[in-house]
Amino acid sequence: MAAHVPVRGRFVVVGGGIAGVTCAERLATEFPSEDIVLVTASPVIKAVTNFRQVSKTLEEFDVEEQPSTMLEKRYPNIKVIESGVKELKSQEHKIFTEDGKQCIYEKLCLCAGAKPKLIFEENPYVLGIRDTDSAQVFQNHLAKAKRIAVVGNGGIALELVYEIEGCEVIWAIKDKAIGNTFFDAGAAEFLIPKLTAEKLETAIACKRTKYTTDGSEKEEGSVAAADKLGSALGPDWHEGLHLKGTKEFSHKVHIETLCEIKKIYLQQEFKQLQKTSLSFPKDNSDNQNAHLEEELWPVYMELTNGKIYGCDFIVSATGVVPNVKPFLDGNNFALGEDGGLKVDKHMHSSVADIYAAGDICTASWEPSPVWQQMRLWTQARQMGWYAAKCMVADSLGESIDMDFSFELFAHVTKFFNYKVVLLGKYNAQGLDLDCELMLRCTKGQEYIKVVMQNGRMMGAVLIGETDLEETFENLILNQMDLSAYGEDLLNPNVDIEDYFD
Ligand SMILES: Cc1cc2nc3c(=O)[nH]c(=O)nc-3n(C[C@H](O)[C@H](O)[C@H](O)COP(=O)(O)OP(=O)(O)OC[C@H]3O[C@@H](n4cnc5c(N)ncnc54)[C@H](O)[C@@H]3O)c2cc1C
Ligand SMILES: NC(=O)C1=CN([C@@H]2O[C@H](COP(=O)(O)OP(=O)(O)OC[C@H]3O[C@@H](n4cnc5c(N)ncnc54)[C@H](O)[C@@H]3O)[C@@H](O)[C@H]2O)C=CC1
Repeated sequence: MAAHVPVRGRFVVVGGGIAGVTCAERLATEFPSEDIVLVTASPVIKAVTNFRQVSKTLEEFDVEEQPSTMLEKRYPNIKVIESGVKELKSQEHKIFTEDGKQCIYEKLCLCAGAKPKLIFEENPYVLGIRDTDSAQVFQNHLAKAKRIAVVGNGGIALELVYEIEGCEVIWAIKDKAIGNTFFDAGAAEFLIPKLTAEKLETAIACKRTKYTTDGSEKEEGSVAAADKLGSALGPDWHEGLHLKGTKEFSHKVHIETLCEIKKIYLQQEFKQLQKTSLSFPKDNSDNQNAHLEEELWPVYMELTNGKIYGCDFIVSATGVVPNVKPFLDGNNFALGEDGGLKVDKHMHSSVADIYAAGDICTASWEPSPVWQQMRLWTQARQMGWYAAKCMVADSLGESIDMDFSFELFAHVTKFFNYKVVLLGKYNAQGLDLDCELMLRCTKGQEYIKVVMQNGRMMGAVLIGETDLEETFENLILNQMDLSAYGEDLLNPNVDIEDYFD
């Protein structure tokens, strides 16, 4: 009988990822005498540890997977219910879990994250990577593989192609250059040598060029995805994994640009249709080096450029879809184009008393001119934190200002073993074509790009140990007119910090 007695919580949070846990922790601190209920589908929660505020908006932290009991120990007023939510009745302020529990809330924050948007759903040879389990499955398959295909050109693909050893990788991308969600073609060129076997890099003199952006396309795939419910992995997720195939070489990556997967054949079908496939090209720059291949593979991908390659399996690193499904039925949520729950500047969804944060939500307020949403763990933490603040303020009838972290997009990460800092409209996203890019590049060492508009700095990409992040962060935030400095802005012989600090 006890199982049918509804649990009551003034504040209920759904999701044990970074957004949900941060939100619950903040609520628990604000209301030490209230029970905060955290309902999560996974047996472990994600805790943010070693938080460091690197500059005004840049932050770094580690992410630890912990049993939910540790969270309850740290915050005795957090009560974790380990079960997936299967239904929400917003009129009744009630959620229902897979294991038959009910929970009544005053204010609810949905932080159920997202899942991989796989290109071909339900094909056993197409894998997505999201949580610890899927990463483990991937590692097990890789350990037996001689060749894999990676599809997609964002964060996961970039990390994978660099980390995988002892296995041929055919990397199929829709774009002209690698890493389209983070870089332009110039940065891609800077990074490419890291993918080749020889890692000899000679520093060359600094070059600076000026050119105008041609604007970048952003296409969206259409397919929905699998039914995984674990939390997303955090940075350095691959460090504990042994990402090695069966062979003894390090990197062997062949990139097929400007193409998508048209069709996938399993071995039997491939043979029946008497199709032919290509061998692994010897030289990336010369596609003519691929020859017809005799060897049979478990799966084949036919690309839109007509080429067919066989491989052991395909990784679909093609973005994510927000986990909104269990919450939609009977509730009038406004959804963003990317399928997320639309939230206003107080992280409030379109349904009364329901907030959302992290990968599940679509930021629908008028953003600062130098901020955009990206589904990143930094934003999941900031949103979870801010959503809790908003829930508290609403509950107490107080007003609240937008959190400072949404003033400027700031992300620090690592690609191909380089430190990468992205600030503001780092790829000139949404800016008019009159914006101007300034570039400084020392091969193998650093790549600096700033995006300027009307003499103001709007964004920057900093690859390598440039030490410029704080100065540029300030310049973007204060929107100072920098026209007078012209190209000195990136002159390596001019200490620009002296100008501005
Ligand atoms: C491989 C990989 C590498 C990444 N690397 C980086 C990186 O280097 N830097 C970076 O900034 N970002 C990175 N990200 C992105 C980042 O991990 C996510 O943006 C972030 O973790 C999202 O947090 P979240 O709390 O919104 O969602 P999630 O972490 O997805 O958590 C969602 C939670 O909700 C629970 N849940 C789901 N459905 C239900 C339900 N119906 N009922 C109850 N609970 C439910 C899940 O069990 C989970 O606990 C990476 C992502 C991946 C997949
Ligand atoms: N270091 C970091 O900051 C990292 C961040 N992440 C985050 O984790 C999440 C998941 O990562 P990704 O899956 O890499 O997503 P992503 O959004 O970064 O990239 C998706 C890529 O897939 C491409 N794509 C979409 N549909 C396609 C299709 N049908 N065919 C071919 N290509 C297609 C897109 O053009 C894009 O290049 C993202 O939110 C990402 O930002 C992941 C890894 C590292």
